[in-house]
Amino acid sequence: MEKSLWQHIATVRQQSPLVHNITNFVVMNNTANALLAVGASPIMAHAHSEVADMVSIAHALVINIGTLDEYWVESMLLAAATANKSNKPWVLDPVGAGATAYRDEVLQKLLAFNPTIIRGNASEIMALAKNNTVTTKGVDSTAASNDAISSARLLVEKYKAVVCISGAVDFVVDSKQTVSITNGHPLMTKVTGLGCSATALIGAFAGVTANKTEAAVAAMAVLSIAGELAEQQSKGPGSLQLHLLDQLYALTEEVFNARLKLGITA
Ligand SMILES: Nc1ncnc2c1ncn2[C@@H]1O[C@H](COP(=O)(O)OP(=O)(O)OP(=O)(O)O)[C@@H](O)[C@H]1O
Ligand SMILES: Cc1ncsc1CCO
Ligand SMILES: [Mg+2]
Repeated sequence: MEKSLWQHIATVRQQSPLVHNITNFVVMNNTANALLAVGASPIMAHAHSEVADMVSIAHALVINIGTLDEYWVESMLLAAATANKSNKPWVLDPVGAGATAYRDEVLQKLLAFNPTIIRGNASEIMALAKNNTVTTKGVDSTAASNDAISSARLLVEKYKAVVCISGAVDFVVDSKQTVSITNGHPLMTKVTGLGCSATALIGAFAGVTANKTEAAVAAMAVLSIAGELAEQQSKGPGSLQLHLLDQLYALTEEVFNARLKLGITA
């Protein structure tokens, strides 16, 4: 796997996949910029009259429930149904899962359309798997990512999806293996929506890569490595956000492979 990750990054830059996002108001701008910086082509669209058409021309769909409301939820269900019917890869970001009954109800409806990949922080993945030992605090995790591995395995089994848990260590779980990526920097949690950017990047990689586990690993690795490099140039969250886009754009194969801290267990 380690050898093919840079190839996926090169493919995204070369093919510039169209990534259709139905995402939240907070992160629309930074996720579009993150997608552009890795070489993908973002489009944000949620009108009921166009979502099905948009899904059919996109290489991948990303659904993020961060600032959900009744109109947008219908858009998400229409888009997910279209992706499911046409075998288009789609990625679910269950922002704030477990925080409110409405979020959980909407997530159950979305899960029925079998997301290809699910990416959340530990609290969100545990809530999605109905692990009631976790307390949730809005959009930030109250648990460590390794606490959510058994929950991720349950979701993999139940929905036949690849599941990614982000945090100090990122984990990508499928039916055969658990891959860990130990890159990134804690300052990344002080910029809103870097998890949402991770999910959007997973969409870009899933749009050009048949192996969806590798797509998720490549996306988490590129974001985390760009994040740790950006931190070295930053005085705080404001400049981190700025430098992160530059690092995503300028990352080279040599630096990527030298920094990558990957672990694979059966
Ligand atoms: N303590 C940490 N050390 C290193 N990297 C981290 C740490 N916490 C988060 N990251 C990195 O930050 C990125 C975003 O993950 P995070 O788990 O913070 O997402 P999130 O909680 O869903 O965020 P948001 O909801 O704001 O989008 C990931 O690439 C992850 O590797
Ligand atoms: C802060 C916030 N609130 C809803 S979505 C979002 C962005 C990070 O998930
Ligand atoms: Mg999140």
